[in-house]
Amino acid sequence: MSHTHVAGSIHADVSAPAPGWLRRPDDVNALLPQLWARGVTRSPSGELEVAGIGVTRLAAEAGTPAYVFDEADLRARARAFADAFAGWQVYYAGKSFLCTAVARWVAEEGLSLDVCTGGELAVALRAGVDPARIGFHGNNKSVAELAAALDAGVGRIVVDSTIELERLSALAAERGVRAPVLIRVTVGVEAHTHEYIATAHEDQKFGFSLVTGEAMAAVESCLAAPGIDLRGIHSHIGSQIFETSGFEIAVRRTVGMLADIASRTGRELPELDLGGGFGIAYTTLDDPAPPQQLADELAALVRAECAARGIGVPELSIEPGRAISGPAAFMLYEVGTVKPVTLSGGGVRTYLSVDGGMSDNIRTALYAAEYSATLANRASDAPPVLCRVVGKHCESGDIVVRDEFLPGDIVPGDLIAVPGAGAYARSMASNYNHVPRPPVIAAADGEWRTLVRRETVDDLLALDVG
Ligand SMILES: Cc1ncc(COP(=O)(O)O)c(C=O)c1O
Ligand SMILES: N[C@@H](CCCC[NH3+])C(=O)O
Repeated sequence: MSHTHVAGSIHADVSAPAPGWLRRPDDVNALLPQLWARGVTRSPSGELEVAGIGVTRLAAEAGTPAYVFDEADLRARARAFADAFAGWQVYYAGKSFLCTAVARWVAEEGLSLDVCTGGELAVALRAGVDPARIGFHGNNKSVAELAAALDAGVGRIVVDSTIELERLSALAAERGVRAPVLIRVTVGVEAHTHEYIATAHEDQKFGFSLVTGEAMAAVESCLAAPGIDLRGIHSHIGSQIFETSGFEIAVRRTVGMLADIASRTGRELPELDLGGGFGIAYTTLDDPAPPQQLADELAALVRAECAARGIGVPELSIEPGRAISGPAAFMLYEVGTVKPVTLSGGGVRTYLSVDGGMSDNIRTALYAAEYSATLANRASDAPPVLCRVVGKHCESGDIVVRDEFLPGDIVPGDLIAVPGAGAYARSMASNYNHVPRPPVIAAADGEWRTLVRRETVDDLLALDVG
């Protein structure tokens, strides 16, 4: 498709056709509740606020771009999972976003913590999280990482390969301990999500296949290994999932496996983890289930399956990440340029370039993820036009929000907020094009503070020692 640039103002009536799912909003200033942290509102003057603080002040004091968390919202989401899944262990998946403060918040709200590298483990320990409440994941944990996990006394290690089992058993035996282990199994589910974030189908790197018998062989290796205390099995079918059908199959197959283990060995393994993956709203299309509904459905599935297979209900756990951290933060950007681009197929798409992009949120480029955006520093009564919010990187795929209707009077210096930026944005951020990573700030009760400071060019230069 060839594009030509036209100078001048934006005309609402010449927008390119929007994708079928995107509706032109009746009120372009309205905030859809499921997209935003609960402390985010528009002030009477039309400015976006979080926990009572206007974004203009945040931009002036913290700079842009910035990840802006609503502390009370993140805590409430963590607490809602803890309450709904009472009697289960709820491990917050730190890969979605982890820093010392957030590790503390989720622990204070009653959650355990899932880490998947030595780096995440270090943050958890620095935050003072009880090691017994830490679970350690990863498909290629190094010997040093396994040793660090054992030395810290983590509550469980989720093992992903035979080589890891051998390493872990040897390390534990050297220390005179037995490592508490879950076996990660893949249940053969094609989860309805992007290929790169589905994790239970056959041809991918995670886990032991339950379908081919590799999982049962791993169980037998564990039972024979002197340094391994096999506690149970673990399944994670993928991420950003809305349908329960994938979980149904996962429950049926994992409980079936526990029953098979019991009949082969005479031992009922005490633990079953069903992973994370609960979807959140990024656009008006997404309609996530509340934690209580997830808890009721999963508990009923497990109970029914255990009864059918004649085993007791094991100790259950889950690992939600995105559903806790995702909606709790928005990304705050400043608009640098506004470029209406005339499409040869007809209409104009307005490109709003912001002061960040794929280095602070790779999800749009990596998974074709959809996001929403709003004009944040003011309300506007200009007619909405179809916009694409893009970054400042040297890539045409450097897109933050592929399609959104935004007011047609946006100018450089305006602020744009993108909700759903709490998960897998800062945690997957890079320094592409030597762009320093933005800070993570948190607002609570009319005050804000920095959780993770902004990187500086000096930080980047300091690494360059050649
Ligand atoms: C093993 C495991 N547990 C939990 C999660 C958390 O997933 P989500 O953030 O979608 O809840 C992931 C990431 O997909 C994962 O790989
Ligand atoms: N990083 C992914 C989720 C996969 C996480 C780990 N299994 C995302 O942004 O959606």
